[in-house]
Amino acid sequence: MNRRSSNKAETLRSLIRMLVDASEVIIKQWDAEDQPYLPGPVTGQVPSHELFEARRIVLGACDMCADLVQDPLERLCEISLSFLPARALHIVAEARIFDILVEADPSLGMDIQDISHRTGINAGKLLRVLRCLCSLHIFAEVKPNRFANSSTSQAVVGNDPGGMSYTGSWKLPAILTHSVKTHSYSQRETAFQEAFQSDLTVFEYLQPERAETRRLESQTFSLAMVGLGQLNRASILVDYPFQLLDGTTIVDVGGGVGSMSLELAKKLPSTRFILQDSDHVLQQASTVWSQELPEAVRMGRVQFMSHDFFTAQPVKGAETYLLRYILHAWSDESCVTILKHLKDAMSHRSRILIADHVLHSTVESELLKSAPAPLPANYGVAHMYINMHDLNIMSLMNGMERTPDQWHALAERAGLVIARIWECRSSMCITEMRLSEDYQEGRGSKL
Ligand SMILES: C[S@@+](CC[C@H](N)C(=O)[O-])C[C@H]1O[C@@H](n2cnc3c(N)ncnc32)[C@H](O)[C@@H]1O
Repeated sequence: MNRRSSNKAETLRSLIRMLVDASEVIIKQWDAEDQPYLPGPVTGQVPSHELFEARRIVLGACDMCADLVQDPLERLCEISLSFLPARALHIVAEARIFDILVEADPSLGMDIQDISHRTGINAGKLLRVLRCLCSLHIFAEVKPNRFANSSTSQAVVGNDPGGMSYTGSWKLPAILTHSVKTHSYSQRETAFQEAFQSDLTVFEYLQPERAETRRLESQTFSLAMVGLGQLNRASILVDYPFQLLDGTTIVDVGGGVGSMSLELAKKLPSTRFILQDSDHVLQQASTVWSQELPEAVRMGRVQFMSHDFFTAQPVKGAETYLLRYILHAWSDESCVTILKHLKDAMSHRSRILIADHVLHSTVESELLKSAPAPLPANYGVAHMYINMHDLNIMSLMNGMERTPDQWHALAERAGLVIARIWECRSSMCITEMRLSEDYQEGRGSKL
């Protein structure tokens, strides 16, 4: 269904009305919270349902207005060069300019010569990089040639840079037009291998024993998981009723350093966690847990278990098998294998919780909330982060973010059913799967 009227004026008016209404919801919320006009750094707070909805309407409507009023060729040219702001962001992150600017008085900023001196980047060229980002409100040029952090750049002060996604993606066009590789869903035939001139999958590449120089990247990847987790964790934790799982066992399959389980362990004091991954990841996990939640390690509430999820699941009948950021990395075939091993281990009390993005196209879906018209069903650009993840995971691992229909198809092939897709107030969803025979007979214990 085309949600956009052929009458451009009518569409623009209706978007502006929508913007005014949604903005009032946001302003009311700011007033109630006594918030300053500029949003602060990432707080880990979950927005109210009204605020979350209003935000995505504003984002989607602003961009749709831009599409309506901008010259189409200019818009396409801008999008075709939009890798350059990403590159600029990468450059300033590597040079740690966010951290350098913390030392500046926010109203006076730091002179470009000083920033150049600190980073070794030519002042004239760095000036242009920073100005590109100022136009996107990342940094502020407070006086000519003097820069300060903006509320956006402030949010990443003290963070480490990462770079694999960008490097991998530049070979995606070559892979998609290759007569054979375009049809492959193997993790060994991706843009990543092409760009890194390697036969290794991303996970193999990250194993520290492969090469000393990769140890840093392995740690950066774990940090990225923690960072991504921080971005979404608050909403995942409150938008699924995890409190009802206290006193049970949660198996974190491919749990990495266990950043999601760590948060859950703080919230659910009587729950036992079994963190499964490869040995080298579990070593990092053990260090992280000993620092972050030593009492859980001391009391044996967390167990670190070496396990390959393509083999039989050793923990039988656990209440919950959690997979966060796992299935999106794998082809349908591989996902069915992983899910079947879990299915074989499940009892009628068990559930699989898949914390991943769920892709919503611009067309309506029965299982996901649709945006009010004339916005596209997925709120347009407000959904862009998930589309970006989808292409990123294609570049790196031949993986994919899945639509509700695709999740259903996977569940069915593995002998499971989707009990519910829990939409969280972030870019994440929790897809809950149960044994299909239990569900049909009404035996599956429901939350
Ligand atoms: C994207 S990370 C997600 C980590 C964690 N679930 C999280 O959300 O923080 C994927 C994890 O899967 C693990 N992994 C990859 N292949 C695996 C396998 N065959 N068996 C078990 N873990 C695996 C990786 O080591 C990595 O820690």
